[in-house]
Amino acid sequence: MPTVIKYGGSAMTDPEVRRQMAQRLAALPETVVVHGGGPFIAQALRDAGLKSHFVRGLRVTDAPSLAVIERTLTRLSKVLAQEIGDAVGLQGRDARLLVAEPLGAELGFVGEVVEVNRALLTGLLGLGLTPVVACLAATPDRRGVLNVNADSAAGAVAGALAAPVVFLSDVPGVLEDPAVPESRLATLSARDIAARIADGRIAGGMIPKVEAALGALRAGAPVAIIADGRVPEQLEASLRGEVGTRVVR
Ligand SMILES: Nc1ncnc2c1ncn2[C@@H]1O[C@H](COP(=O)(O)OP(=O)(O)O)[C@@H](O)[C@H]1O
Ligand SMILES: CC(=O)N[C@@H](CCC(=O)OP(=O)(O)O)C(=O)O
Repeated sequence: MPTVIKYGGSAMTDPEVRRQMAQRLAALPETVVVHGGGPFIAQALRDAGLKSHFVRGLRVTDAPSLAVIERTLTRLSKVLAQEIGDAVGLQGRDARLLVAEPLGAELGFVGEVVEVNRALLTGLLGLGLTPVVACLAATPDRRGVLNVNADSAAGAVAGALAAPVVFLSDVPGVLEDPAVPESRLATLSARDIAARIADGRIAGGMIPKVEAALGALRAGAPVAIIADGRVPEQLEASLRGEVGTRVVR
């Protein structure tokens, strides 16, 4: 069974972490990498003189920003794939790999994945190649592209493949108190998640992550884990659920 690994955010910006992570990803059997690149997008938007803001952890994306984001993520998928080695960098728009529905005018060109080209992913895995998928998706009519939160894209891919998923982040897992790295929660239920989002103990970028974990489980993923992507030597332990936070329904 393949494993889906969501890679992104701060875990991707340190060159040494990234080098070691690429080596470890290359050594794993049957892995699909779904990636974001928030910090790279932020820099590219700044360079282009574009501002953006977030609603419920999602970047409100207008047409000029979408063009910059598509360029940035498409290139990043190629670079990551080259770093990993026997890997192919794709973005969701390629061969209808991911198809998304827009989430509403308030968010602009932002979507939620409704269809995954499983045959393409399993075909590449069958050839011994690691698909490295940037979190963009085709519009249902195939003509356009939508920006998708990378956690949500990874959750959708894991659901479609009925595969375990590990979300790598810049924290040791979901924390009781985000200011205290030692306060990691080993497991977290759907009920607990709802309560913690409601009272603010889970906030910001952690919201799409826990929601994507629950979405993946509901769609058929057997396991969903949120773990630390800054510690490449823990990757295998994260896959075994020995570190990080295991989300359960
Ligand atoms: N309860 C929590 N536990 C851990 N992190 C939390 C929590 N609530 C909010 N956060 C924030 O969520 C961030 C992770 O989300 P984000 O930065 O979007 O991750 P990534 O870029 O790795 O996808 C953490 O760095 C932390 O600031
Ligand atoms: C709609 C939306 O918010 N898209 C994200 C896609 C990248 C992402 O999610 O990257 P990280 O995982 O590195 O945060 C964005 O534009 O930042």
